[in-house]
Amino acid sequence: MTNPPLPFPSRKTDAHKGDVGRVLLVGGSRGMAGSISLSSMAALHTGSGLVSAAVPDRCLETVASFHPCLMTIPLADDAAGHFASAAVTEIAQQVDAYDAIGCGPGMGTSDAAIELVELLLQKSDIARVLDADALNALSKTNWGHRQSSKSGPLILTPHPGELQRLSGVRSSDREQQIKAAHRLAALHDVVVVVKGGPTVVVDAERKWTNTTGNPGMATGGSGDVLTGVVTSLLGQGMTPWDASRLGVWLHGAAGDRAAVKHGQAGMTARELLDEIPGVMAAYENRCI
Ligand SMILES: NC(=O)C1=CN([C@@H]2O[C@H](COP(=O)(O)OP(=O)(O)OC[C@H]3O[C@@H](n4cnc5c(N)ncnc54)[C@H](OP(=O)(O)O)[C@@H]3O)[C@@H](O)[C@H]2O)[C@@H](O)CC1
Ligand SMILES: Nc1ncnc2c1ncn2[C@@H]1O[C@H](COP(=O)(O)OP(=O)(O)O)[C@@H](O)[C@H]1O
Ligand SMILES: [Mg+2]
Repeated sequence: MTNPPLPFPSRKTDAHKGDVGRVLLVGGSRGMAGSISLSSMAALHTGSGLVSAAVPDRCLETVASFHPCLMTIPLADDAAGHFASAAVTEIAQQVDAYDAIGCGPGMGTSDAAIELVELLLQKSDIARVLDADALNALSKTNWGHRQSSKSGPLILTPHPGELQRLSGVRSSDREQQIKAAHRLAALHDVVVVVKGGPTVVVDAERKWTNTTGNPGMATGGSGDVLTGVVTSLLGQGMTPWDASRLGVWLHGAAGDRAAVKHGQAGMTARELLDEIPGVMAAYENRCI
């Protein structure tokens, strides 16, 4: 396996849980409680000291039952089990308490989801990751064509289908998609993780290509795990550029270990998640 592109964050001898990142994952809906649970568990296993999941009220017990170390925040939901508009006011009062926020997996693209994403876009002093339905919600706004802006620390993690919705460039045209990602990165001063085999991380000028990962990761939920990994690294104080590269490398390396143990066809996002600690332990306190 190749070495990580940079060292993992180290902990001071007297570190307490508040020093290593309070992170919040926002998403989920009835029928998609697993997605935000995978993101939240990934954040726990990547080293965040405190992880909370803000989910539609009716999903709370399901999400909470996945991991005893996870805290859950119930938000207002509608009859279909998606966020209702009151959820936006509820979460607005809480977001400032976190070092990093990941949003989108399983969330749907209701009007409330769009409002929630608009709220997070304005929170330029908090490090944020937008994935899945947060990106699909963004595609329903004119964000990709707005005046250029300084977004603060913000990472987008689209798969090619999501990037097509955001940019209009076909998912089959990898080269033009990466150019579109550079354009979005330059317009709003963000980092874009263009997922795939291999994943490419871009900002306005730079491009980094990942060296880990395998087609066994083409299984529902692997991207949700990445959201939690990158959010966790952001919450531990890394810059968006570094958190994206290290997170993508770690996620692929965990996928590679899962494929060795379970085979590419047999592995799921759950096994990928389970391999994250082993990869990190192998590099703990090692100078690269
Ligand atoms: N356990 C759970 O709760 C899970 C919940 N999940 C949640 O489900 C929600 C929907 O998310 P999603 O990604 O499944 O669907 P969507 O956004 O419609 O994208 C698919 C479209 O994009 C296209 N496409 C082209 N290239 C592609 C590529 N390389 N990789 C992927 N797609 C590619 C693709 O083309 P096609 O396959 O038709 O060729 C198709 O048109 C979201 O909230 C997510 O978080 C999932 O995370 C799974 C586990
Ligand atoms: N063939 C592949 N080679 C390497 N990585 C892959 C491959 N297929 C998928 N992946 C990785 O798996 C993840 C899939 O993300 P995504 O499509 O958002 O999944 P989901 O939404 O189901 O969680 C991405 O990180 C992507 O890079
Ligand atoms: Mg996804």
